[in-house]
Formats: sequence, structure tokens, C-alpha cells
Amino acid sequence: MEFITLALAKGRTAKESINLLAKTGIYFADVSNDSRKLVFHDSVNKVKLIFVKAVDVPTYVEKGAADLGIVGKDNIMEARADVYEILDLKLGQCKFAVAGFNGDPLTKKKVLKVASKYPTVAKNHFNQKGIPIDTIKLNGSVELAPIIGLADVIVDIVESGNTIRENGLSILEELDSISTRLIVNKASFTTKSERVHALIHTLQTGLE
Ligand SMILES: Nc1ncnc2c1ncn2[C@@H]1O[C@H](COP(=O)(O)OP(=O)(O)OP(=O)(O)O)[C@@H](O)[C@H]1O
Ligand SMILES: O=P(O)(O)OC[C@H]1O[C@H](OP(=O)(O)OP(=O)(O)O)[C@H](O)[C@@H]1O
Repeated sequence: MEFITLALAKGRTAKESINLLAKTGIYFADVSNDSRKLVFHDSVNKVKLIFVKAVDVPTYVEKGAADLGIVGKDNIMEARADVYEILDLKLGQCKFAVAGFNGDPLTKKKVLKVASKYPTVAKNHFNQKGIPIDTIKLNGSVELAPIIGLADVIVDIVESGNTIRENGLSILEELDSISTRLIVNKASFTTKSERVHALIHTLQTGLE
């Protein structure tokens, strides 16, 4: 039997994802927090696990470098990758929100300056509302942008709300709910149908 390749997002959801896989019997003996290793094998179930930066998982799966991927809905939406989104793994639950200073009307400015790690998501949202924006792509500490005057508002992830609160910002609009999803390469879904469906079924059972 050939190995099937699963791309797993590094970062805050990695440990829980690996625990979920282990619960279903897909087990990688040498995975450890301290290791810098990026490729692991479950030779019983013939699954090859590759550790990929979260933002890159949709690309690996769309291009067929991985048959399946485990990644946040935020990264799937931003990448607009042509993949199948199959399961909600219910990990990494948070939501997208527009945040800024309370009382700042969103439409006062001619062109709203929006800072985000997710410029495509931000553009889509404000396009739908007919509000013209300039996006400023940042890679972290996005909440700084309105404070420093780099942007009027941000589009970012909110979970506990602590980061927003502790930086004197408020949620101005709540957008999509986010959680970790299982995605599948479209060709693999057909050509490796048996293996892919078995893995989907295994994960589904683990979620129950
Ligand atoms: N505060 C949060 N609470 C819950 N889930 C979150 C939170 N922030 C991010 N996530 C989810 O976890 C995934 C991984 O987040 P993480 O911050 O580890 O990735 P990243 O932003 O790619 O990391 P890095 O900061 O190293 O670039 C995100 O894509 C998102 O789906
Ligand atoms: O509502 P909270 O529970 O405070 O979580 C939200 C924060 O978590 C994420 O940041 P992350 O920790 O990935 O740091 P970053 O600034 O480097 O993106 C996100 O971008 C928010 O800043």
C-alpha cells in the first residue's frame, strides 16, 4: 500500500490535531515538541505526515504535494484554494472580526485603511459592503496598527478577546466563525478514493 500524505499546520493547533489523529489510531511515534523534524511516518496506516506553516497548507494540498491537509478556516479562506473542505475538526475555534476604536464610523473616510494578516478576507468583506479600502498586509501584532495610526481598523482573529481589550480596541463587526478543517486535494479525492475516504471515515469516528 502506498503512503498517503497529510499536511498538518504547525503552530497552536498542531498538538491537538496530532492528539485527534492518535485517538483514531493514526500515530507518529517520533513526534515531539522539541524536535525540528518535519516528516513523520505511520507505517501501519501508511500515512506520511508533513509539518507545514499554517498559511502554506492550502497550497500544498491544492498543488497535490499533499493529498490531505489539516488547517484553519482562516487560511483556507485567505488562500481561496481549489480544494475540497470535508470535515470540521472543531479545534482552534475563534472568529474573524473587524476591530478598531469604538465610535469610529466605518464609512466616514473616503477610503478605509484596513490592516490584516488576511488581506483577501478583508477585501472581500468590505467589497460586499461597498466600502472602498486600502489593505495593509501585516504578519502579526495586527492590533498595533490602529493604535499607531497605520490603519483605521483591522480584520483579525478574536478568541478570548483579550488582545483586542488589552489594546483598547473593540469589536466593530463579527465575521465568519473559524475552526480547524480537513481539506482534500481534488485529484486525490478521486484517484486515491479508497484511502482518502477511509481516512475521512476514521477522523469522523474520532470526532464522535
Ligand atoms: N487566538 C486564537 N485562538 C484560537 N485559534 C487561533 C487563534 N489564533 C489563531 N488560531 C487558529 O490557529 C491557527 C494557527 O495559528 P498560529 O498563530 O499558530 O499560526 P500562524 O499565525 O501561522 O503562526 P505564526 O504566528 O507562527 O506565523 C490559525 O490559522 C487559526 O486557525
Ligand atoms: O482574542 P485572543 O484570545 O486574544 O486571540 C486573538 C489573537 O491571537 C492571534 O494572534 P497570535 O497569538 O497568533 O499572535 P500574532 O500577533 O503574532 O499574530 C490573533 O491574531 C489575535 O491577535
